[in-house]
Amino acid sequence: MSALPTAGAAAQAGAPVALVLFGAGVVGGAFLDLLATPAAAPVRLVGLADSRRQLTDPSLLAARNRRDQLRRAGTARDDAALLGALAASGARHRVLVDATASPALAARHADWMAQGYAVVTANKSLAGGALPGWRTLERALAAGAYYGDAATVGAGLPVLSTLRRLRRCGDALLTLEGVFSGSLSYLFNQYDGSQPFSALLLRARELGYTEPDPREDLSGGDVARKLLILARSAGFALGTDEVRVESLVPEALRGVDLETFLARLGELDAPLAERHAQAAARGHVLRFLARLNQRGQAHVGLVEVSATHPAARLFGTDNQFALTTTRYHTQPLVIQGPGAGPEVTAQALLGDVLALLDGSARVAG
Ligand SMILES: NC(=O)C1=CN([C@@H]2O[C@H](COP(=O)(O)OP(=O)(O)OC[C@H]3O[C@@H](n4cnc5c(N)ncnc54)[C@H](OP(=O)(O)O)[C@@H]3O)[C@@H](O)[C@H]2O)C=CC1
Ligand SMILES: N[C@@H](CC=O)C(=O)O
Repeated sequence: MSALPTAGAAAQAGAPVALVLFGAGVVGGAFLDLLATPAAAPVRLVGLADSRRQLTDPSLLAARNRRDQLRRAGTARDDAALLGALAASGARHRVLVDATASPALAARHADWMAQGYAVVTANKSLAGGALPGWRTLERALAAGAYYGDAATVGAGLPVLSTLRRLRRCGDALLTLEGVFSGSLSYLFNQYDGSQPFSALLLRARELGYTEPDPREDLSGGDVARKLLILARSAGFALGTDEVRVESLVPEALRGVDLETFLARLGELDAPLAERHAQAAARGHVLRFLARLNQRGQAHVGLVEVSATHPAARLFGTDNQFALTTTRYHTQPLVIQGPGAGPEVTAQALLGDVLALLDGSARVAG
């Protein structure tokens, strides 16, 4: 494996953006690949961490095989050293990018912003978790902090940005409905009973569409987090207990460790084959929908829809967000497109990092 520096390494010394990346998995790995492209020339990586190791040595971080370097030469995790590398960078914008699913790390976002760092995240645990966490985020934003969250909903589809733009114009969300999970979309767009559901799930996992633990997808938990992020961003201050969630994970597989769950995946097959057959007998298909009504009631679960329903006409990992607002009330405003996958998610992160250069973002310090 090569430890040669990336082509732009020298030019990056004076880069206006310094960045620490948490998470070197599916999304973090794709983000590292993007950092080696010309689009990321203004960005300098000064720290990289997974759950156990970290790198701050510039020569190792400049290598093409940074993930291997992390595995081989990484030192023990020490957040202070990572923040120290950012502080010492001298860069105008100092950014922490969270490409993990760790609630503990997300709980630190507000603290980082209070210290003047920008935060860019694919991790939904703060904005889509317990309401007090959302409140800390609101306070940080009110104080002028920068929080790049495009990757948290629709893997970067312009959903949150559209919602915020509408609100700024005085529009208000009335109802929201759609398919908010790329992995569940992929699964139910493909599933026709001819092959086991568990085989499709393994494929979705290989393709990088699922959460680190796919039960987060199957349980509706990941969709509920996205629904909460959207609802809260629209002004509905919902608690996690206010979303009714229907889980697809059999009771017996909920408490077991990930390895055991994966070994027993076949237990998903019979119940889903039965649901599929019942729907098909009525000429319907199954879709995992999220819904928020005008009274702020939120529901996430598997629904039978007719073949003419908009959600029945999705492909691949398509997400679909239908927003009915005070001004889009005759027909909803619909945003649709791929809603999972390493490349699009990494691009959403990079887009939020580069947006710091647009001028309106707060400068670190
Ligand atoms: N896949 C997709 O399409 C999308 C994913 N996302 C979000 O992206 C995030 C990452 O997903 P994905 O890349 O698939 O997950 P992976 O499991 O592939 O990677 C997670 C990474 O996070 C690291 N990690 C875990 N805890 C910590 C910690 N405390 N400090 C530093 N690093 C840590 C892991 O390290 P280790 O290996 O040591 O455990 C691993 O490198 C999730 O929040 C997911 O919801 C968002 C939109 C789309
Ligand atoms: N696991 C998620 C990935 C994006 O958030 C999904 O399937 O949508």
